[in-house]
Amino acid sequence: MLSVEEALEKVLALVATLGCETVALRDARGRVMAAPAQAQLTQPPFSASAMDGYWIAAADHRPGARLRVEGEAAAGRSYQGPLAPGQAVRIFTGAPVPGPDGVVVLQEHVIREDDTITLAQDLESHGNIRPEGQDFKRGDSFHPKRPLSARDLGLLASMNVSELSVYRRPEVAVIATGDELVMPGETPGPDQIICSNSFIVTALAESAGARVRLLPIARDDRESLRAVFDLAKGADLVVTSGGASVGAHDLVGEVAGELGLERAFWKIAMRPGKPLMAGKMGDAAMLGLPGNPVSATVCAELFLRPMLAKLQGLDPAPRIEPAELATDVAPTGARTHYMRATLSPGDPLPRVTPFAAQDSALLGVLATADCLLIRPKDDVARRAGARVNILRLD
Ligand SMILES: Nc1nc2c(c(=O)[nH]1)N[C@H]1C(S)=C(S)[C@@H](COP(=O)(O)OP(=O)(O)OC[C@H]3O[C@@H](n4cnc5c(N)ncnc54)[C@H](O)[C@@H]3O)O[C@H]1N2
Ligand code: MOO
Repeated sequence: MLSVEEALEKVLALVATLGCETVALRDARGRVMAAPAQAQLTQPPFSASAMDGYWIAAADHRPGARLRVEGEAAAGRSYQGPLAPGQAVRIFTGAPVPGPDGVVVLQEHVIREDDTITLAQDLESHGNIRPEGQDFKRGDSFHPKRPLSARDLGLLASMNVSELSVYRRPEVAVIATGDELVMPGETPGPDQIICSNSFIVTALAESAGARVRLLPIARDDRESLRAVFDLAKGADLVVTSGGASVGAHDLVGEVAGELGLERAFWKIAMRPGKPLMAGKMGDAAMLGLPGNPVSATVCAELFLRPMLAKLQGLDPAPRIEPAELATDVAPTGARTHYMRATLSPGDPLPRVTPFAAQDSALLGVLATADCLLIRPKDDVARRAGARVNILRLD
């Protein structure tokens, strides 16, 4: 059976980075920039006061000095007049300073009487001035290789960048399959359960930047599967869940094949997630997740997330981190085991404790887990304290 690493290589080969589009800054959160942005101005564009107080020439900055207040500078309104030695300007935070070689003395550090100020005996060494260009200069370039954060948008706004070239958002069609499934809010029949996988996959894909087409549940028959696959047309990626195994009602692979699926693989050496299927259906990539909710989730974390990253021009490598085992663990079998686990603080590494219950239907355990503990296939028993790898869950 294919290893997880080989399978990841194959699913990534099914997708190519999407084209670009221009979006307004207001709509750019979470998008990935396709080209660097250049600062349209220098920031601050002028040397500005960092405090409310009095601007004075550096030569007048002496304990007990007495100066005459000539005028005022506020944010958006600079002081225009000439200034002679011994003269001060009332200044507020953000205002352009009236000249070079000056300092701003905090208003708390002067005594003011009419138009005269007297400086305190203990003077700060700090000039309280933000020099022109301290933050960035016109023409400086900014190109974070990550989904844009609130802070990135703040920087781009202050660079006066109002539109950005970003990668197109991947369009993902999500299909749950199974006669036993009904949607949340419906009343299940005696043999039915509620569909959870579509909500896991949709949320995960949207959080990874995709636009999701949540399609109706396909029943375990050819006509229904064909009809729902038809609704997926035009998507960049079609993600099914269920019907991937070897049972008489597991028809996803068969029907997808009839509809032109060129299968890249089916079944991998992974626990949970063995029956994972992937391939190409026309221009779209297809990822057939197993039906067990934990299997679907683990496969989505390990394969769907990297595919969405590559589609948006991001590094697709899963963020695997080291940790230390908090308990002894048993040997593994022929599949890499992604155990649901919790993390606790540790020094230098966080400590990881797998749950005793690892059945791939347990959504309660999955929701409480912080991470997946990655146990290599055919691994020996490990003692508490051993160094292991983990993949954090959101
Ligand atoms: N004889 C064998 N049986 C099974 C094997 C095998 O190798 N030989 N593999 C097992 C493994 S491992 C997995 S994983 C499952 C996966 O099977 P399918 O992908 O065909 O999934 P289903 O049979 O359709 O469903 C499995 C399970 O999950 C529930 N399910 C399905 N869809 C949803 C959904 N959208 N939301 C919530 N729950 C869902 C479904 O009701 C079943 O209980 O096969 C094993 N069998
Ligand atoms: O591989 Mo299945 O995904 O064990 O539950």
